[in-house]
Amino acid sequence: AACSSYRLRDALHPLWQSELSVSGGTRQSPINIHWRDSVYDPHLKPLKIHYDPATCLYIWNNGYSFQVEFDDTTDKSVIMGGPLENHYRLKQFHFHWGAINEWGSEHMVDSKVYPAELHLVHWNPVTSTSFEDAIMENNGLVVIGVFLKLGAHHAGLQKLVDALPAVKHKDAIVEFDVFDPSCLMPSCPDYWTYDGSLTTPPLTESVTWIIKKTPIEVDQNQLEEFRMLLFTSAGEEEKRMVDNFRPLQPLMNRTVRSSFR
Ligand SMILES: CNS(=O)(=O)c1c(F)c(F)c(SCCN)c(F)c1F
Ligand SMILES: [Zn+2]
Repeated sequence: AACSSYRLRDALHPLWQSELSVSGGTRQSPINIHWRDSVYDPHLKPLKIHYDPATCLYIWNNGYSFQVEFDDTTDKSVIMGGPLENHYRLKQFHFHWGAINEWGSEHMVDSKVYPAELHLVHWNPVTSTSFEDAIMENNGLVVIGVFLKLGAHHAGLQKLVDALPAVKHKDAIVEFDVFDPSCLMPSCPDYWTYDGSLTTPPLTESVTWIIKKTPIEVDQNQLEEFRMLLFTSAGEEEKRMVDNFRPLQPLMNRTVRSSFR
């Protein structure tokens, strides 16, 4: 109950005050995935991921999360297979997290909340000419969601965590080269997939979601480093960057498919 009331309180967060629900939205994200309502689809292929670490460009604080941007001018870092009809280019990844370990993820599984959620954002270069266009296209984007749970130290994540003090304030940016985000993927291939939206403005209904079933483990210090970031710019009164997740949205007329029995 605390969690749901918290999520309601969270919905009044300035970022979404006016965005509580997109008028007429029929496929909004995030959602609570009811495991036993998901439908196994034997036609779903294994997800194929080919990221080139050399396409990693920089990390920046966009005032809402920290984001790692990639060179998306070629097909060097792409995903394909899974529910996808063609390949999609990696554009950026970012995270959503809570002030404490009891909440932070955007999606839930049978109402279980994780302390954080990783989003790897990809766009369709076959149907769109740019990422900005793809955001407005039906199924222009694919976002892979990976849950983070409290546990062992994540060595791959630490390189990212060590760079966070350099992007403490909104609009800070730091070069970040040679990082392979596939080190943030769980080894288990199982996922759910459903049609949804961005969870930040413009909240467009252009996302094919692929939510990995198995979380990755990170340790307390690594989560605390996320919570040391600021929503605010240098010189402004400091507001810690925490609870940057959107409240749950209604499933409406959607089915969540699973790649596993
Ligand atoms: C999937 N997570 S998200 O929060 O909805 C999200 C962002 F946070 C983003 F920053 C971008 S980049 C373009 C818009 N600002 C995005 F495409 C996106 F989908
Ligand atoms: Zn996100």
